[in-house]
Parts: sequence; C-alpha cells; structure tokens
Amino acid sequence: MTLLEARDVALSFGQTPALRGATLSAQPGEIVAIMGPSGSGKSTLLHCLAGILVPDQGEIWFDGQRIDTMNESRRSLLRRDRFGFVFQFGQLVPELTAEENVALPLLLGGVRRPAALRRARPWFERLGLAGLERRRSGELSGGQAQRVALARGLVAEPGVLFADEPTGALDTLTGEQVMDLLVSSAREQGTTVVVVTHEARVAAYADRQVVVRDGKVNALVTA
Ligand SMILES: Nc1ncnc2c1ncn2[C@@H]1O[C@H](COP(=O)(O)OP(=O)(O)OP(=O)(O)O)[C@@H](O)[C@H]1O
Repeated sequence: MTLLEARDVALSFGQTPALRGATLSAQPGEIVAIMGPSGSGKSTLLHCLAGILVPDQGEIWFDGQRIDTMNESRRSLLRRDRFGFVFQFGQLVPELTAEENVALPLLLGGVRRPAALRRARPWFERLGLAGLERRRSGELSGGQAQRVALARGLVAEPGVLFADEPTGALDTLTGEQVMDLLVSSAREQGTTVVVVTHEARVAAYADRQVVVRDGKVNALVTA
C-alpha cells in the first residue's frame, strides 16, 4: 500500500525548471531520504508532496486522495491535520514558551489549551528536554530548539512528517541525536517520514534513499 505519492511531477519557477518528471512514493511508516546536489529540486519535491506547492504537471496522492487538485483551504486543513513539519532552523515562535510551541499544532487544530499542554509535556522527557518547558526559543541551544521543533512536528501524530534539512544547522553529534530521536519517535507512532538532506550520515537513518538530479528522482545505487 502506498500512503504518499508524487507521479511524474513537473514544476518550474518562471524559466527555471525545478522538477521535470519526478516520481516518488512512500509506504505507511516508511522513512525515505531525499538526497541530491544543491538546486536539484529536493525542497521543491518535498513542498509538492506536502501540498505547499502545486505542480504544473503530474499528480500528488495522499491516503487515497489526490491533493494537487484540492483547493487551497482543503490542502491547508490536510497539512494542519495530517502532516507535521520540521525545517532546518527550528522556526519556533519566539514569543511562545517551548511547551506552547510544541502544543501549537494541537491548539490550531482546536484542542483546548490545558489539554494541548498536557499532550505537549511528555515530549520534554522523551526528547531529553525536561526542565526547559517554559524557556523561549532564544534561551535554547540549537540542538534543544531543534528537538522542540521535532516534538511540535510529531505531537499531533501526523500521517507524514516532512523534514527539510532537519540537522542542517547542527554539528555532527547534535545532528545525530536529533536524527536518532526523529527516527525512534516516528517509528513508535508509525509516522511516515520524508527527509531532505545532503548529508549521507543523515540519509543513512532512512529505510530508503533516493537521489534527485535535474528535477528527476532516482533510486540510490550504492557501489
Ligand atoms: N521560490 C523560488 N523562486 C524561483 N526559483 C526557485 C524557487 N525555489 C526554488 N527555485 C529554483 O528551483 C531549483 C530547485 O530548488 P530546490 O530548492 O528545490 O533545490 P534543493 O535541491 O532543495 O537545493 P538545496 O540543497 O540548495 O536546498 C533551483 O534552481 C532553485 O534556484
């Protein structure tokens, strides 16, 4: 069974073709790494799969629904309710505490504040962040902030977690800790993960690695 699929997707930004016939699918619970050189179309592919960008050609399917033809408000609800996101720079809301940041997807989904905070709190213990619940993002290290962002990406138990260079701003050791936690938490919940990275070490955590070159997807062939 396929949970998420891009079929023969093409997308240009003006005269610049970013994707030209990209095809990729992910099974439920599968962790897929998208590798490839800078500018090859990795982030664009992730944004198409996540319903953030709409391709010029091709189709995007999630859980039996074609999402590229949905209107923006339906796609936005789908993103809110079924997808989680982690970006390179945590992108925490600086005015909120760490626990409010983690609770945010639940609050946006209509969960009341006390219940949302109750669901957010266990993530601090689980991700080695106990005691940091009330800190603001400016008072966290890069690795701590990225673990808070990871908790925020997973707290609503999304079907798919999209991670774009989640370790890109971290040193090697901190990056590995974040990937260990990302993979173990996703597996525990059965969340499918699509992770964009240019680092082979990060991609090695995935069940399957693909390479984007010139806007097309190829299976990684190791020598
Ligand atoms: N918003 C945009 N406007 C114009 N061109 C864009 C835009 N986003 C991406 N591109 C172009 O599309 C191509 C693919 O970009 P994309 O960000 O998907 O590559 P990438 O593989 O993720 O690169 P990197 O590893 O450097 O992040 C590049 O040529 C890029 O310059």
